[in-house]
Amino acid sequence: MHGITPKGKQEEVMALPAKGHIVVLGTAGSGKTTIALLRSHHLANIPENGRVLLVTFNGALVEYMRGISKSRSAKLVVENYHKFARGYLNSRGKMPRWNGILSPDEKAYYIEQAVEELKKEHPAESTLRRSKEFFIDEITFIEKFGVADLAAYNEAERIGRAAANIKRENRKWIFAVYKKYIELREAAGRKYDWDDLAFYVYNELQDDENERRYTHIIVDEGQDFSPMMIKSLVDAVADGGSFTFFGDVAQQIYGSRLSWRDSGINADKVWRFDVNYRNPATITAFAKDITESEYWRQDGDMVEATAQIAEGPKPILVKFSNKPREMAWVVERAISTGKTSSTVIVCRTRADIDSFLRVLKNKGCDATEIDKDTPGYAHIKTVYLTTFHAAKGLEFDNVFVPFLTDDKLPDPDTVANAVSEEDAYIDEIKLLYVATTRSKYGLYMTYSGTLSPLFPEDSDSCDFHDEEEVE
Ligand SMILES: Nc1ncnc2c1ncn2[C@@H]1O[C@H](COP(=O)(O)OP(=O)(O)OP(=O)(O)O)[C@@H](O)[C@H]1O
Repeated sequence: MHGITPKGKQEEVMALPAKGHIVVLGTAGSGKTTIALLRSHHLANIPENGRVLLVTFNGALVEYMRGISKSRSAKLVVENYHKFARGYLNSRGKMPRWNGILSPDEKAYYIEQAVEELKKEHPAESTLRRSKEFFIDEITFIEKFGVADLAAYNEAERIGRAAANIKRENRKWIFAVYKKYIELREAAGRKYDWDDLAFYVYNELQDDENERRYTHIIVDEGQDFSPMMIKSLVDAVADGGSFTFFGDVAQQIYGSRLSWRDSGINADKVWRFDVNYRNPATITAFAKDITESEYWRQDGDMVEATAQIAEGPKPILVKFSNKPREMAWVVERAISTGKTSSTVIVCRTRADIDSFLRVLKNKGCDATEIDKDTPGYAHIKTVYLTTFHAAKGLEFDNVFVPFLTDDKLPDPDTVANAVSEEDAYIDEIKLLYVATTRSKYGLYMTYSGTLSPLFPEDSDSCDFHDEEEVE
């Protein structure tokens, strides 16, 4: 973080009084994480200020933030939402010691059981014959939105939902499944799942008369927080304190598609960071082509870059005749750029990461897998491996995105588990956007087989090559 001087709107946000609610939307690489960190340190260093919480979505980004912060402050806590939620519920004696939170598979199991029980009671009801995915998706919506009762559910607008056009008169059945699910899991001694933890945090805060722990709460990557997560954080701020939200709707990759605007944030003005300090103009142009795909869902909150600082080559897409050749090229190139720069290979699945790890090892390269225990990595010259999801918020000099084929992107499991194919495509194309905008210099994409439908194949901002042209 040394040597960064906030500029333009960044400087204006740094200077805002720490009171009330502040919203900053920004394009990729516009300094959201940087300003979130600088402002957190600034607030924590003011002697009369109370504690500051900087909260983000995934553990990898928490470690990254800790890595790039050169200073420490006893008054600043950096953690992800789930750690905050578990810690808070624990402090209130509401977190069981063991197995408090259902895994997604366990949640699916109890929802299926709930549907089966209701079917026995109401065998003629057709709504109960809808798919398991449908119920999981809808119950997750109820949880993330914090829908308290059937009346509120009937009122709740469904945002960005293509397939779940549920008639109002049938919503009572879905709500009944939700209620039954809660009943079954409670009977099994289980209190929460990952999607409704925030709902319980929020409810607990309503009854909590103790002084709030944090005076200032700052959220980075806020686009992936559910409305209930934001609501609970807004409520967790001490009287007279501040809540600041940083986000980029173009990078919303956890499938919630719910807006921060439904989260109880009350800001007079929305700040828009539109200078991209990370990506060269060549990459920004390519990323823009991704957003013009038929699968991209436009959103008025998206901020487009109006200026870039960095320079770099045009991205390339290379077609190979088979996968071993593709992997050999990616590995050789990544090892080569990894000697002088930070280099990452971004994969859709962990299985693909493992395949690359093996090939890299055979070539004598001990690549580092990025997870929540890998701090400050992006500044080290070496080869990293990560998933699309864990790459969010990070940056590297060179980014390789292999396996851009129709059987890998969109991920078939994600498509199979989605309510509709369209929903899955809308989420998966954002992964491509996130991965490509991680690069400070080079972007190398490859495939063998049929190109992914999510790739903007008419893009003028990418050079297309066959394998013999790059060997
Ligand atoms: N004022 C500035 N001067 C110089 N460099 C800056 C400035 N602001 C940000 N940067 C640099 O730009 C890069 C991107 O910043 P940062 O990661 O904070 O962006 P972001 O908006 O959080 O991006 P994303 O949402 O894509 O993860 C970093 O390398 C950061 O150091």
